[in-house]
Amino acid sequence: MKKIKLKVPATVANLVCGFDILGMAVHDPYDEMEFRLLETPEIIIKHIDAFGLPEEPSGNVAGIVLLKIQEYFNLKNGFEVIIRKHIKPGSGLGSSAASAAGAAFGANVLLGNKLSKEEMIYFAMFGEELASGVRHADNIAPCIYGGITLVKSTHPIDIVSLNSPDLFVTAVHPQVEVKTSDARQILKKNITLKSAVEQWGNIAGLVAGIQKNDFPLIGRSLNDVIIEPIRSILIPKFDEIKAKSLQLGALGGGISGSGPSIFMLSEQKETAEKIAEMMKSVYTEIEIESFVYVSKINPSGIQIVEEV
Ligand SMILES: Nc1ncnc2c1ncn2[C@@H]1O[C@H](COP(=O)(O)OP(=O)(O)O)[C@@H](O)[C@H]1O
Ligand SMILES: N[C@@H](CCOP(=O)(O)O)C(=O)O
Repeated sequence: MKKIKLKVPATVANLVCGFDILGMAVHDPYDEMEFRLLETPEIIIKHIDAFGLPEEPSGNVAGIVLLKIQEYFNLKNGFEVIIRKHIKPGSGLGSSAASAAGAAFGANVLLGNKLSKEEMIYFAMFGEELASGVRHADNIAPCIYGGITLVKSTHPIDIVSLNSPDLFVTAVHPQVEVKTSDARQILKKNITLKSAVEQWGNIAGLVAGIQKNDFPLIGRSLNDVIIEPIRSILIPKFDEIKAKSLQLGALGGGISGSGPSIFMLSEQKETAEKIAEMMKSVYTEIEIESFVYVSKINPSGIQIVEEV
């Protein structure tokens, strides 16, 4: 096989309380990536989108992942990758992770499935390091495994696939810039034992709620006493959107990844759609353009849509 096309989903990292360890894939938005195995050792990256991302392989998260794979296997082949990006970079919806995970996944298929999922995570983390300075796996894991994942450890790589509850996800991306690297810089390096204990309760409650399909427990556990109070200051109308979403019937939610996107989980489609309308109108009122997505948890992650 010489050519494949992939559909690579957006991801919501952290799931509010699980900083750097929890993440979930959604159906919408998603990127499209087309891969071709080349007889020559070059890496060619082409973007068919309007984001102006670097096409130099060492400056593009997909390129860096392919360079690492090429080096590891001492390949005489190269890759051409055409990326049609719909997940806006810097959105907090795992735009960099989609390119990184998609690159590891696509190269693996073209090379005859030499890599395990853990090895794909290993290579994809180089892409996240390029984008944010840190090899975090909470976006790339759900992209590759699908559904909701727990990054038990990145060294050694130990990923746990969790249940995928039948829930709707509403996400809003206000057009304000929050770079993951900046949103990490502002975090406190030390936390109190009291807040750590509270956060452990939230994470354990969330994982238990996900595994048991206990929606009220999921709602009670979507609470972050460490990261959200600091990062939410960067997101206009964060408190208002959260409060209004809960009034409209959301189970809970918070910052998606490092922001500025905000996500909410709901049991009913109608609730998710009402929340979407509210989110849009809150930002329209203050003249901030926003993009709103109503989607579901995506249990499959990256999908091959064409193989030639
Ligand atoms: N293929 C790519 N897709 C997305 N971002 C990329 C890509 N290549 C390089 N980047 C860089 O990664 C950064 C975006 O990553 P990040 O801030 O983590 O956004 P997101 O939260 O959407 O993943 C930007 O600086 C962007 O220029
Ligand atoms: N755990 C990371 C997740 C970053 O997600 P992104 O979608 O904003 O890239 C963090 O919170 O920094």
